[in-house]
Amino acid sequence: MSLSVPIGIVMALAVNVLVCIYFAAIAKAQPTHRAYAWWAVSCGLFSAGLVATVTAASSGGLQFLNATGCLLLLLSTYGLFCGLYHFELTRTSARLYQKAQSLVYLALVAITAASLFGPVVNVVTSFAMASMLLITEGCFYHRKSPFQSAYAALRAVLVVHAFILFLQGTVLLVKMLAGNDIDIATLFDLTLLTHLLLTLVTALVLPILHMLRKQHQWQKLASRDDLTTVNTRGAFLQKAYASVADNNIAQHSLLMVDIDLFKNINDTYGHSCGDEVLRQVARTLKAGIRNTDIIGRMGGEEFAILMPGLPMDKAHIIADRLRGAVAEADIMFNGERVTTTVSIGIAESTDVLDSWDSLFEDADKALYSAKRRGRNLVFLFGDRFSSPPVSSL
Ligand SMILES: Nc1nc2c(ncn2[C@@H]2O[C@H](COP(=O)(O)OP(=O)(O)OP(=O)(O)O)[C@@H](O)[C@H]2O)c(=O)[nH]1
Repeated sequence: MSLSVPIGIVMALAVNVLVCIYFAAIAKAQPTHRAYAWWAVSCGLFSAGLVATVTAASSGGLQFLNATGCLLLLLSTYGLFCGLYHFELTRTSARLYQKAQSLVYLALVAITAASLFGPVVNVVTSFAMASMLLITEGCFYHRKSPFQSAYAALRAVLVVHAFILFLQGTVLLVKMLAGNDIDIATLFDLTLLTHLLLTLVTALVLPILHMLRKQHQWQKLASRDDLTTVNTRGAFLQKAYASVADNNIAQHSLLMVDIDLFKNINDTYGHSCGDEVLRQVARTLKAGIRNTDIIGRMGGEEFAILMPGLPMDKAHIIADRLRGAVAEADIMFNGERVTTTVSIGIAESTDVLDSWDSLFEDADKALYSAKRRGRNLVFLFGDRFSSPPVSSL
């Protein structure tokens, strides 16, 4: 079923004016976020461009008005791009910014020149708008993002609208070259409809995406220890609880890692050196474990590492490797080489019903034994003596 052109136009105009006001209100409330101002401008330009081109067409080809409308429509897609560029601000969008700028200059010249030759201006405008939308779509290319589906929806709408615009340009070109009387009312309806969809999706999805992204960034900041960049105690416990409660993971090993005589490092070399030692030890620990292991700074100079699916004898081998790596690491501070060691206690949980507290306490007891027996040692919970790991992985 085809919409009649006037209804489509009235709907497109009404929606764009409303969305323009909506984005302008958000832009006023969030002046630092320039994307909303650009989108408000884009909707405003589209409305003005639509009025101009439709008025020119219905009054029998006012060329100047039609060309002005075409320029406004093109600028509205550039406004959409600029908004999304400010919204994303990635390396990819920065690269695309140059392309979008070149395209807009080129298209402005081409549309102005084409306006001297009658209907060809509409062909040039359709192609230029479609190209701008395809450049815009590139801004949303993310290989890894927690909001993958929202980005995919936006990209799909942009591509569909670009495709319809290309089709419209091609049909207009054929109509012009062949000189025949193809009825493009349905295609025009389709263009308006896909633009309407784009406007609505932009208005609905982008502010929500913006809010979710902010929330995600705050959560990330709150869950990461400033100094060492590993999980904070709270984030570690949250992830560890979830892993221990997972019925699919048969066992867990928990390593409690504590830097030996750390107070001496602070006292001898100063607090900044102590901080550097903490950073370096965290880096060494992180480098020596798998991605599926969970590491956190529990406070001061103590770290915890949860190894899902790993029995204690295997965890022992890794722990001993970590201990050796820390002891051998060169930590340079103000041109001086600082050395440090860690003591490690390990406990194992094989039953989902084992309480997390007892796993934690057991690993802590093993760590205490390692400290008491001379430091730079790995102790398993339940062992009275530290022993080297028995097998290799
Ligand atoms: N530089 C620095 N020092 C910290 C930080 N957090 C805690 N400390 C210091 O870490 C030291 C811990 O000292 P202790 O608890 O006595 O332990 P230790 O000297 O490592 O001795 P053992 O654990 O028995 O080997 C204290 O002096 C704290 O001030 C930090 O973020 N940066």
